[in-house]
Amino acid sequence: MAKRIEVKDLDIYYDKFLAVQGVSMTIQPRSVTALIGPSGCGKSTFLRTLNRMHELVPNARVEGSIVMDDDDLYAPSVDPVNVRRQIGMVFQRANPFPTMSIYDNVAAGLKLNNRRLKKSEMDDLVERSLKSANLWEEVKDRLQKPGSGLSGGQQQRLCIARAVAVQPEVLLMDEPCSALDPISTQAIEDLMLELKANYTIVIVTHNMQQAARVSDTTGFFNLQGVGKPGELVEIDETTKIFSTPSQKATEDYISGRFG
Ligand SMILES: Nc1ncnc2c1ncn2[C@@H]1O[C@H](COP(=O)(O)OP(=O)(O)OP(=O)(O)O)[C@@H](O)[C@H]1O
Repeated sequence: MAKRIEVKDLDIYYDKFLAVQGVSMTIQPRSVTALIGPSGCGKSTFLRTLNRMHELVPNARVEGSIVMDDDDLYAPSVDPVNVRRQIGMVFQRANPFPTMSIYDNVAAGLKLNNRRLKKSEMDDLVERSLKSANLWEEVKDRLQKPGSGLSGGQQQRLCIARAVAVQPEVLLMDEPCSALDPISTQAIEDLMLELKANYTIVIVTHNMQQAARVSDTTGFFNLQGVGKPGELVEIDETTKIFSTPSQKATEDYISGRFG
């Protein structure tokens, strides 16, 4: 578990539109990497290339390479479905399967991956996943109730439990707290700090305080200009980015002068 990702010279297209250009970065295991930057600069697009979800958009493609430990994620022999199993994703809006029970929501990922488990094994795994998402105590007496009956923050933790259940190596989170109140946000942030002991975590966030609180490394994306592609301006230790960034554009952004 917890793998290192090496991105090299990545260009990301939607059909003929070059959305993001020339990204190179190393994402360290057992750490949280935050991606920040103004709207439309390609943070979410970049995030989705890390588990090959970008290709689900018709005619979307990448050039360049993404290697996880020694595996080239874009090698012709690689099945994108398998990449998505190893690199889980949590979205902005919690999206539990609405008619499914809490239990089945967590078990769903495993069933989709065709893992056949005995009932007792499945029970154990559901419990472990809910525990690692800090949700077990709140739901253990109502596992058969619908997931949609939980609060927004609980639903987001349910989605994290579902992502964790398939034992991925990496967790991608696209603004996981943007629809949550401050208390639920804090629960998710605490959870990220716990999960990074076992996972590589990459989070897109608009909230710079959040990036400063939860991440070890921060990457700042920006547009190269109006109508131009997005780019990675710099990536460094979070404390450095928020105190003495090396690029003026980063300093302007974090000090609120634009974006
Ligand atoms: N499905 C799509 N088809 C075509 N273009 C897209 C698609 N999704 C995003 N784009 C374009 O790619 C660029 C980057 O968008 P993206 O959503 O990745 O930016 P972002 O930095 O995550 O923005 P935000 O912070 O507002 O979520 C934008 O110009 C956007 O319009």
